[in-house]
Amino acid sequence: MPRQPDQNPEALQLGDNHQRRMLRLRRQRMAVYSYLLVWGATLLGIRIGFFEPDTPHWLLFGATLAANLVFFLIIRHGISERWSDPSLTAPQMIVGIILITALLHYSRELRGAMIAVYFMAMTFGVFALSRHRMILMSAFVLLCFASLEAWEWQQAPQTKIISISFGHLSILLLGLLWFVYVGGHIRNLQQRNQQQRASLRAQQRHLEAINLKLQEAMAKLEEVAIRDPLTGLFNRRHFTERFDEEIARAERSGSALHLALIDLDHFKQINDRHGHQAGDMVLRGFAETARQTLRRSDLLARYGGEEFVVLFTDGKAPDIEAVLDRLRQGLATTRFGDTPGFQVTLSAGLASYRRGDTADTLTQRADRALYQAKHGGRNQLVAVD
Ligand SMILES: Nc1nc2c(ncn2[C@@H]2O[C@H](COP(=O)(O)OP(=O)(O)OP(=O)(O)O)[C@@H](O)[C@H]2O)c(=O)[nH]1
Repeated sequence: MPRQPDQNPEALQLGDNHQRRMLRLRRQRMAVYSYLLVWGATLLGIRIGFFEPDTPHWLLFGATLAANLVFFLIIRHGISERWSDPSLTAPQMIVGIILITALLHYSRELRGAMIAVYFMAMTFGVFALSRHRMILMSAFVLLCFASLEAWEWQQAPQTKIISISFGHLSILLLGLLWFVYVGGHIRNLQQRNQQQRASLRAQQRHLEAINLKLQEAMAKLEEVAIRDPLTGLFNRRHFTERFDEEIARAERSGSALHLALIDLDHFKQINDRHGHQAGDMVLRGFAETARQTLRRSDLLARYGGEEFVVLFTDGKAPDIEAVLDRLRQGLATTRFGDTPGFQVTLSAGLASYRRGDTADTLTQRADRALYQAKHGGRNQLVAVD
């Protein structure tokens, strides 16, 4: 069964938005885990003497994690949805870069290696920031690092070696350039992938809509194929199929089955006197009266011309005779238009299923009963066994 269109565009949109927000929160969690990792490494670094013993790690990481908690709440409550950067990637990276710069100040011989931690922060921008923003972020990293170096030169020039400072800055610059270049490629690939997925989703929705229309058209077609266009009753072909099934069922289970053939009396005269359209109106009127009189389980069909057929799949013959008589009276008292004396009657022949009957033999008996009704003066029902 194809999916029903419970996926209206608004629901899909809401689902997409929810998924995107979840992704943002996941990225944010990744950032927090990264900070915890760096915090652990810093503590180890302090213990083994790679960092100054007075490194204010509680203050630095505490402040960073507090800032992340604020970011988390902003994303969680959808406040950032209205902003151009709902993931808050740039502010989060800025906080990370400031933390790393502060940590670098307390690093000793490890400074060269610690520069790599900047790239950890830059990784978060690869999937979320445009190349232009990545360049700006790289410039911010360079500015932070250069400012730190300059400040340290000013504070304690005796501890600094110009070639090392210059070397660190150059390595950082090269690494950032590489990041901007490769990151741009990765982002392009990611964007292409997203576009392809969006286009596939749109195609899928389109196909689902077409499929639904096709199913509706098929259902209509099936309905048209089994209905008589004038009266809306089942047509002869459909009746014949169902009749064969019901004969087989009666043969199997011995259940009751009665067949009535109904013919409108002097219908030719109606056409001749009142016109073909009036004739059509009478056929429709009969169908309506029959629908109202019979049960839904009774199989009513237009057999051809002004001849109709009803297959009763349960009930006793006397009850069915009573129903048919009600139908006869109902039609006789129906007014068709304003023409005085425009009355329509019917004759009907009823036959009951006997063991060994086929569709043909049962029809022949009902037909003989109808013949008797016509010759008995019309406007009557004749029932045979
Ligand atoms: N208006 C209309 N007439 C139809 C339709 N189908 C058949 N007829 C007409 O129904 C008439 C049937 O006439 P007959 O078979 O002679 O039967 P009758 O006049 O009803 O006479 P009895 O059955 O002997 O009472 C014919 O004139 C057909 O043209 C239809 O869909 N619309």
